[in-house]
Amino acid sequence: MTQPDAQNTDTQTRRIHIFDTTLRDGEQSPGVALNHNQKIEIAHALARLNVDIIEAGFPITSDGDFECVSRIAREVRGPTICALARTARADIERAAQALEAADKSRIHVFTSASAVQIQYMLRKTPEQVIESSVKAVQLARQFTDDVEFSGQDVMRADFDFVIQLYRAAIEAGATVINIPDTVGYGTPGEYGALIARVRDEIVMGRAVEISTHCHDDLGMATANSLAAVENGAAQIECTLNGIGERAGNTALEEVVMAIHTRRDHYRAETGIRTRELNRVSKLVSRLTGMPVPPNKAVVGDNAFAHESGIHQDGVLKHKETYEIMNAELVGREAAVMVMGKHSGRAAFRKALSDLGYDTDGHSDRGFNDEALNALFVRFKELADRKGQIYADDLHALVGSSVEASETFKLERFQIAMGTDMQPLAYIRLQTPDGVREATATGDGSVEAIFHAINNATGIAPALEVYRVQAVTKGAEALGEVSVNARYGEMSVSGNDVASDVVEASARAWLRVINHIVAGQTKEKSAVTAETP
Ligand SMILES: CC(=O)SCCNC(=O)CCNC(=O)[C@H](O)C(C)(C)COP(=O)(O)OP(=O)(O)OC[C@H]1O[C@@H](n2cnc3c(N)ncnc32)[C@H](O)[C@@H]1OP(=O)(O)O
Ligand SMILES: CC(C)C(=O)C(=O)O
Repeated sequence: MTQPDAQNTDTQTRRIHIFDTTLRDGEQSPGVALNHNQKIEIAHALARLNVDIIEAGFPITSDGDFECVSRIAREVRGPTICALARTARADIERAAQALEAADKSRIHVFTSASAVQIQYMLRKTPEQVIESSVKAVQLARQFTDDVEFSGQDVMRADFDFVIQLYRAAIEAGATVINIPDTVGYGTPGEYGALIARVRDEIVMGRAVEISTHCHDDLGMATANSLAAVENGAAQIECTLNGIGERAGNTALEEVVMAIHTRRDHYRAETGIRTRELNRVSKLVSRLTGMPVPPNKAVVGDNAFAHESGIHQDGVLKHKETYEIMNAELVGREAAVMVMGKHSGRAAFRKALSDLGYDTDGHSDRGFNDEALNALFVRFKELADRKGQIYADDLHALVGSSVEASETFKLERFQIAMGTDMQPLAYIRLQTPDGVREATATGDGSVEAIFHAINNATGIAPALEVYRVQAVTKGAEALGEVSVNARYGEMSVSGNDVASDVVEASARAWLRVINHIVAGQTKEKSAVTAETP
């Protein structure tokens, strides 16, 4: 049998059951409606993830839901298959019918525990709620030995009534008692204390499992579920990516990795094959159309990414400086370095080296410290304007840095243009003999800047080919400009990249001019050398 990836071998640990309700409460996310094939695909993925229970649906809802639960019960092996039912006879009978083909089945009967729901929604008295719950659990037990009972909205209920209700459910035959904080109202302290009270006053060592079911309305679902574990809960109800009604349910990946990462604290384990987490998360996100926020714990794109120089330097030296769990353990790529304006030299050097560049200056075309520093300055300028820097950006940056000596260096430029004026360009260049400035007009902004450069350098090549293309993706993409020009007998080309095409054009044109100057210097020295 395949072992869970994050299994704990400590004999003192308790086994926490993972009850996945992605297909039932998760599908109650506004805007989400999964078809049968999608549900079956998710159910198989949940079985591979090794969840203990799959809540496959609420069969009374529709013939479609009934058929889907039946199919999952027929096809999916491994986890217990569970179906939801109100306390109504028809719901329970329909759930039982849908589960007929399952290897292991559970009926989950629910009622309401809070006064506000009992009075206004069910329009019953508390006594009637207890009575219908007892009958419902007894009926469900006629179909299966595994019956779960829930009283919605316990955290806004009278706790004495909660105890009374659950005691009656256990006496009627409930084997799992689920304590739902349906509207995400409880705090970890309060919820943990209620679970402890249920454990001490009514479970009292009986073979009845306490379960937690939390919603994230105040962002406390994971904390509340874990508080329940600390106080005796042995089952956590949760969904992949935390999807579900309103703000969602407890996120499966969060509780599983919290229990594993802090096993010193919880002294517990789950059976989840954690290496499947990322894959299943992506599947659920794709099929439900609910994107995972980049900063989402465990499965978000940024969960194992480092952007700031100090963190990157730390992680490169020793991963644990900024990582509390292994990315590989949840099926992710190890420590991703995101290159941007907060990155430092250590990460920049590593990124170039990962792309195959010699950053130790061993080869002819390698970067020594000085060259690397110069490139790093350009990288920072680019990152300031562009934000994130991708591999293609780095290639382009390196490509544009491989250059002959620069006689003219761009210091700054400005363009004034509008619908009713001819573009006017101003350029300021650095040269070994000092600064040169010039202005010029042109038919377009690029032509104006070329003319200004010509005026400043005193060299005016004839443009033959001008090409521009996006190197990377997005509105901030780098543009690569290539120019071919003729100067007397010389045919010269130049190219450059920048997130602004006018700047890339100016830099490419300056390369052309620097090549021309370098060529003239070579010719002159050749003439001088030949002169006796
Ligand atoms: C916290 C949760 O997530 S609970 C699960 C919520 N999920 C869903 O509701 C999704 C599926 N639901 C549905 O398809 C429909 O609501 C159905 C098929 C269940 C019921 O549809 P309808 O018969 O049209 O009733 P409707 O949805 O308008 O109202 C719900 C009824 O269930 C009753 N009810 C609610 N909870 C329970 C309960 N636990 N036990 C018994 N009856 C209940 C309500 O009092 C109301 O009864 P009423 O019509 O006599 O006033
Ligand atoms: C059916 C119950 C457990 C539920 O979904 C809730 O209370 O949120």
